Order: sequence, then structure tokens, then C-alpha cells
Amino acid sequence: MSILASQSAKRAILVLADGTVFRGTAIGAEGSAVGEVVFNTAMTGYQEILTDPSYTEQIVTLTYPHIGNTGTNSEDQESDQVWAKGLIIRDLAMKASNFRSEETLSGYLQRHNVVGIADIDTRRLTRILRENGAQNGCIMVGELDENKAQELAQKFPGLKGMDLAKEVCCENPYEWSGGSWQLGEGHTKPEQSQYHVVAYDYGCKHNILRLLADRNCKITVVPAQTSAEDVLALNPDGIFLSNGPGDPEPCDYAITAIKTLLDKDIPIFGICLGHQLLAIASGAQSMKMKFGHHGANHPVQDLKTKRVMITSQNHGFAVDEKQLPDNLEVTHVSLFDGTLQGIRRKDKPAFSFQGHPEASPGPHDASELFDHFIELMQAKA
Ligand SMILES: NC(=O)CC[C@H](N)C(=O)O
Repeated sequence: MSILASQSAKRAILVLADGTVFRGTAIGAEGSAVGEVVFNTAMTGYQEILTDPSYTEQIVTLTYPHIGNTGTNSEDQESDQVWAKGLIIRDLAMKASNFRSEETLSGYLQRHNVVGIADIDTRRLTRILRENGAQNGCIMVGELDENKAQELAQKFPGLKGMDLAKEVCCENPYEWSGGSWQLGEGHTKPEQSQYHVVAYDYGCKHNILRLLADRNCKITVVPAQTSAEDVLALNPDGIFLSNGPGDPEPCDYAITAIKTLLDKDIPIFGICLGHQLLAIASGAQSMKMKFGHHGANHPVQDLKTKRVMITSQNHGFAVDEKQLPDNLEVTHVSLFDGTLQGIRRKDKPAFSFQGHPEASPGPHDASELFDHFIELMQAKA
């Protein structure tokens, strides 16, 4: 191949639905990707972000400018595949240098057939998304056609109304054997298992299951559409509702099951999509946010203790704090914009958190929420 041909094979564009065009360099697979473009402000954790199933149908731009310097490895996966539709960055590190690195970011994206684009003015892009709201976009690699890319971005239906939890979850129930956070991959403490947690997989991140394993839980993971009756047949001490992609409102199967499970007074803990579903099952409503929360430095206040936690966040929908039923108490709020971050049922052993107490990436300030879940199971036992 001539130098010119190989150079042109490397060119890529990002076109937003509003027609804004960014020209850059391809760093991943060939082809094109269409999705909702969101910005994440975390300075680390690109591999965890890419493999978080909550990013299904989304293209992620990272505001941190220098990405790829620690490469990728098999331990930092938050699921078995890359779910983000595409990656947009400012600058790809020329060298991956870390004792845990097994593969470069570029090689990793290509192997997972995910489109990526570098050399983009991600500050300008982020300003557009902040000012006008998250918007659909298209990354195109190879044959570049700006009009076609804009048309594809405009045709993308958007995440409002998209029921994705049932698309990304496991096919069959399984027992978690992926290890614990403290002890590492492949290690669990089954002999010490005290509580049987049934975890609804709506697109669950592995670190949630690792943190439950750390706390002596035996975990059975079940698909998103598992009925409440099938979950009850497993005789759980507690029920976990996972994070996941898309809009919570159309997930009627989950909302119906959670309503039934709430009636049984079994401890329930929800994270992110699981939080939104618990709220809706309790009578609340969700709404689409302007550009959402995606980052690892969001201050959230615990209203009871007044303590401020720095948290990891990844959501584009939120529970509407203006339309809460009487059975819900607000436990946490975002100090960035005052939106609702945590709730507790006043009449049931059930609570949930909008951010990501499991981090990966991010700080572990909110990990005590896992301990609270254990306390609820203890109290019930
Ligand atoms: N991380 C999540 O669970 C995200 C929940 C939901 N898909 C949202 O964007 O708000």
C-alpha cells in the first residue's frame, strides 16, 4: 500500500446531528458508528468505561486529553465485551507503558471491532454537548461522507424510549464466580457465604458483583426479564437491581417484578438503572437529563449525615424529584445540579443510589452503601 493510501485509511470524521463536523484520525475498527454522544470527565478508567454495558448505543468522548498510556488488560473489564459504540479522544498515547498492560488501546478497539477517533478538539465538542445537550452523532472511518454521516446521526432514534436492559443482560441465570475486589480474579470466599443475593442483570458491571463477593455474599445473577416468582423460588436473602443502558420507563417487565418483590419485604438495593426502576416501581417518574452525569468526581451529599462523597457517575436519565410519592424519602442529592441521587422506601427495606458506589473507575467514597445492604439482610435474618 502506498503511504498516501495508508494515510487516507487512517482518516476519520465525527459528524453531529446538528451538522458540526470534526476531522480526526481513526484509532479503532473500520466502518461507522452511530449513537448518542456523551462526555465523560474521568481522568482514568477508559477500559472500564468502554466495557460498562450502560454505554450501549452511546459514543463516549473523554475530556481528559491524553488517553491510552496504560494500555489495556484482561483484569479491568467491567463485562465480557466493549459496549460503547465508539470512542472519541484528543490524543492517543504513542506508547502503552504499564506493568499490567497486555495490549494497546488501539489494538484493543480493533480486536473488539469498535470505531474510535483521535485528534479531536474534545473541549469544543464537550462545550457543544453541555450547551445544547447530548446529541446523536456518527463516527465514520475509511470512505468519508459528511452528509451521509449527518443523515445517519439524524436517523438514530435516541435513547428516550429505548428498552435496552433485556438486550444486554445474560441469557441464563448463573452463579458469580468472578472473584472479589479484595482477593482478585478467581477468588471467592464461598465457605464464608452468609447471604444469598439474587442480582438482576440489566447490564451489570462486574465490580458490583466483586464488592458483594467481598462481603461474603453468594450471588446468583439472573436475566432482566426473570419473573418475581422465579426469583423468589431461589430463596434470596436480598435482591440487587443492577445498572444498565437505555431508558428505565419502557422496562415494564422489571417494574412489574420489582413491585411484587417489594411486597415480600425482602431487602432490595438498586444502582443507577436499578435505582430508577425501584423509584418507578414505587410510583415515581423518570426524565431525560440535558447531558447527564458521566465522570468520577461528582460531589453527592448524604442528607442524613451531611457528609459529601466524591462519586463515580454515568447516567442520562434521572428520577424526577418534583414528583415523588409519599413512600419515598430522598437520601442523597447531587451537589452539581441538585438532582436526586438516592432514595429509601419508608415502608420497606429497600434503597437505591443513582451514582456508582462500585466505582471502576472512580473513588470508593460511597462503597458503604454495600455495607448498608448487608445490614438490611442481617436485620432480616
Ligand atoms: N449506569 C446506568 O445504570 C445508567 C442508567 C440509565 N441508562 C441512564 O442513562 O440514566
